Amino acid sequence: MNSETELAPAVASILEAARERGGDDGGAVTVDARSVSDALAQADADGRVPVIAEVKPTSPTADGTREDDPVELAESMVAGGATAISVLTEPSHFGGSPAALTRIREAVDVPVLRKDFVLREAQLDVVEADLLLLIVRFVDDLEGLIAAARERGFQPLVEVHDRKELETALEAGADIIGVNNRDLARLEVDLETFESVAPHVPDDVTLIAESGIASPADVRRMREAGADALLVGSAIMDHAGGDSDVRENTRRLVRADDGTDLT
Ligand SMILES: O=C(O)c1ccccc1NCC(=O)[C@H](O)[C@H](O)COP(=O)(O)O
Repeated sequence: MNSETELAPAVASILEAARERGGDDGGAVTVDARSVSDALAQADADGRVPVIAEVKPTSPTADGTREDDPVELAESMVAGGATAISVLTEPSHFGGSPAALTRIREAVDVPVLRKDFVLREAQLDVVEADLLLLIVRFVDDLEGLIAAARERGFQPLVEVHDRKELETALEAGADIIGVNNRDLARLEVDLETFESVAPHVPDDVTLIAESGIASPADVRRMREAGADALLVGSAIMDHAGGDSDVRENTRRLVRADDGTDLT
């Protein structure tokens, strides 16, 4: 663990739960991954903003819980133009599950990201996914975990929050990097986080803006700052909206490059 100082209580609780969760004793998984770079190129060719839409039943900052079938949510997101799907598999704070990810991956043909708090190698073997999140702040041996993930076929998405963590990610060999606009100390989101880190990311790295992207104007702002793709959960799930239309919520962001602010 790089730092346990200044963590929001909810994040400390997430970490404690992650430490207690085991891996899978069925041996290492092998993934025949769907290429994220191919999916991004296809979105560009189609004129879609590359949105990674997140199936996120709830979260410590959500205004409620969505009980919808995760497969139906994911299919609606793809119908709305999502380039990839992110699935929270963390059970106790986000209402996710590895089983939901497996069902989603069988149902859609876009790359699927496993969004969880993976701390050690055995936890890689819980479920097959195309992309796998590793959070710099929470991982001790980042280089080792990136290598272990790649050996299994995963494309590791390495999450950073500032320039120091970016350096750590680059030194460890990350080639897909997410800059999280959510501060894990206060759980506040600030899009300036991405804007301050993005100029220091080499051009050959796939760069993803994560969290707090709520409107077409936010999408354009992150794209102008250099985002190759955007990871969006809350604005698409619209937890407070109950049965809000995730297809339309996705489409609104996917079309955001045309300058029409539909909010
Ligand atoms: O979303 C939370 O409340 C949260 C709280 C504590 C740690 C992590 C959290 N979120 C994880 C994520 O990275 C987001 O789900 C993802 O980036 C999408 O963010 P958003 O579009 O703001 O829902």
